[in-house]
Amino acid sequence: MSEEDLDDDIGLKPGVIVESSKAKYTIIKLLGEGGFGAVYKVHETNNKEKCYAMKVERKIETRRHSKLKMEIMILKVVSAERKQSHFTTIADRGKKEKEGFFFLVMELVGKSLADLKGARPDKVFSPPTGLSVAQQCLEACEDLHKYGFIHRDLKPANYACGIKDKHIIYILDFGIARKILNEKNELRAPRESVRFKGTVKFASISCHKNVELGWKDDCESWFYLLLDLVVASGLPWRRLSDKHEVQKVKEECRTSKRESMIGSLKCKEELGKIMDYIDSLKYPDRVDYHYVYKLLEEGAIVCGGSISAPYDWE
Ligand SMILES: Nc1ncnc2c1ncn2[C@@H]1O[C@H](COP(=O)(O)OP(=O)(O)OP(=O)(O)O)[C@@H](O)[C@H]1O
Repeated sequence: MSEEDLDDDIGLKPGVIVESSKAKYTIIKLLGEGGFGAVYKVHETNNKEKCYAMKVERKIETRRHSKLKMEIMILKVVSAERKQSHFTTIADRGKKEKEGFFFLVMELVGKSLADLKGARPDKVFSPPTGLSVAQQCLEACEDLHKYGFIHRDLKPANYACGIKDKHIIYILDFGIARKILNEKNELRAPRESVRFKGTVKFASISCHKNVELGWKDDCESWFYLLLDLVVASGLPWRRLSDKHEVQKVKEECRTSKRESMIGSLKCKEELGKIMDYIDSLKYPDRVDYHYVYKLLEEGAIVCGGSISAPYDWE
């Protein structure tokens, strides 16, 4: 690989070969670009059948936290807790000192939930698909939480279905995750004030208020994700971008605007219980995920389906 194969944004061109200590990978195409790097589809140079996703991050000496390092740390510790893991496996990793970037080679997954939803005629999933997909999204979150991490950026774009088995949902992008347990497995003391992190549309109210986030805040973002997947009119604050205005509407949705958020759904009672439960939690509280899974299952039945039915895209 020469310097010419890179532009300012680590734009690795198709055909470029990136070499680690154990294998060579050929860039096929760009899958997406983020703030600090990009994700490419690659194949093993010697075997076109072996395709992966390669996440690349530019090395910047002044940056305190490498997003890729956090990603690698999490994917290494979060082993398969279930029959089928919701985490991609790491195939390889390396750094290119001269070109100034780090890379992670991982299992390739399919379309993101945001793309799958966008491809539907009415831009939402049927409630049984939405509730079942959301259950898998929360399972992924539960597994991450077990290891003392919180994700802090849960949204449909950060989950994707599998390639071989399109019924499996994977969680992606741990770039701004945080470990909230210390070495002794005790909860870290909350900081006085915290800078806003994540995505305005899916941020928890505590995040808007610059308060320390805990497990329950991932659950609140997950709840907005669930509504985004199934409510045809979308989240009530979908057209707002100002953080303060979004916070105000999120707060009103707990009182006067509750109907506008979940009222259109047949399973509004079950979802209302989930929201009230999440809202009752405080920073140090652990989450009773099984209480939520049970309500999701009941909600799917109320909507005339089943949590175990095939998905809209299957
Ligand atoms: N393992 C994977 N397989 C296939 N596509 C992937 C994989 N990981 C990430 N992607 C895709 O690459 C794109 C960017 O991924 P990701 O969100 O992880 O990167 P990012 O640089 O942190 O982005 P952002 O800063 O916007 O959150 C997304 O479209 C995502 O769906």
